[in-house]
Amino acid sequence: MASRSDARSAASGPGAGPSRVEVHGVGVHYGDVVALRGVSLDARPGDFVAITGHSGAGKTTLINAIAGIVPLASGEVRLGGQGEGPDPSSVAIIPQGNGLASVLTAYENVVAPLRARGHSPEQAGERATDALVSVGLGESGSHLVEELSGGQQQRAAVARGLAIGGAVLLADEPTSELDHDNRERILALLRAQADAGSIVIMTTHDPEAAERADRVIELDDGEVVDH
Ligand SMILES: Nc1ncnc2c1ncn2[C@@H]1O[C@H](COP(=O)(O)OP(=O)(O)OP(=O)(O)O)[C@@H](O)[C@H]1O
Repeated sequence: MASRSDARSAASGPGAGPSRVEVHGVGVHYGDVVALRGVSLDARPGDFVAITGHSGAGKTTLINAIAGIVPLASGEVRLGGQGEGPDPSSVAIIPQGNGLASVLTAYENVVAPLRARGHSPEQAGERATDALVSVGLGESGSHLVEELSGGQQQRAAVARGLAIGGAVLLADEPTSELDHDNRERILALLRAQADAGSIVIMTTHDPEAAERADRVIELDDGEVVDH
């Protein structure tokens, strides 16, 4: 079995991924609303980090700042010391509200980003099937997303993020719709992804889910709470 240090040095996805996520003094504003102020965090391969905080504290904004999909008012996000901002192909995001195309099947939703990242149809199909089976949707992959329950849709979104196998996996409330057993299943998969060498950053309202991470960063009104 690979040791944690082996996992930390392993490439975890197609292409070279970042070896580190560094967030330095990040501020994000939406007009007059200051969503993040001076937020910093540092994560390395093998890290499973939970971001907690009350509704509106800035959790989703931090995920989106790391993903490079909201402009920064101050500070910087560096992936692997590139200094040029995130390499989109190395970052997978499981967005709040799942982000799936409802008129495609679960399988098609999982395959699409794999094809976009250069996997062959066969590779993409295998990875998608494996990921759907891992989240307990082996039988439901051929169903349209709109035919799935909220919890099944959430698990399909997790499968899509896991299948990418990127160096960084950003998961925004990935267990919010799940029953106990499915929550445990998904948390174990996220843990395994980190142990395989990815950096996994998850937001959650659920203290029990946060406990499963290596490190918890609590936000309050856009700032990291010091404990
Ligand atoms: N597009 C936007 N335009 C204006 N304000 C926004 C926008 N998105 C978020 N905000 C505000 O930014 C702050 C942080 O929001 P964010 O969604 O990051 O919080 P959160 O901690 O993820 O909340 P929740 O747990 O409810 O998802 C809140 O005050 C929110 O109202």
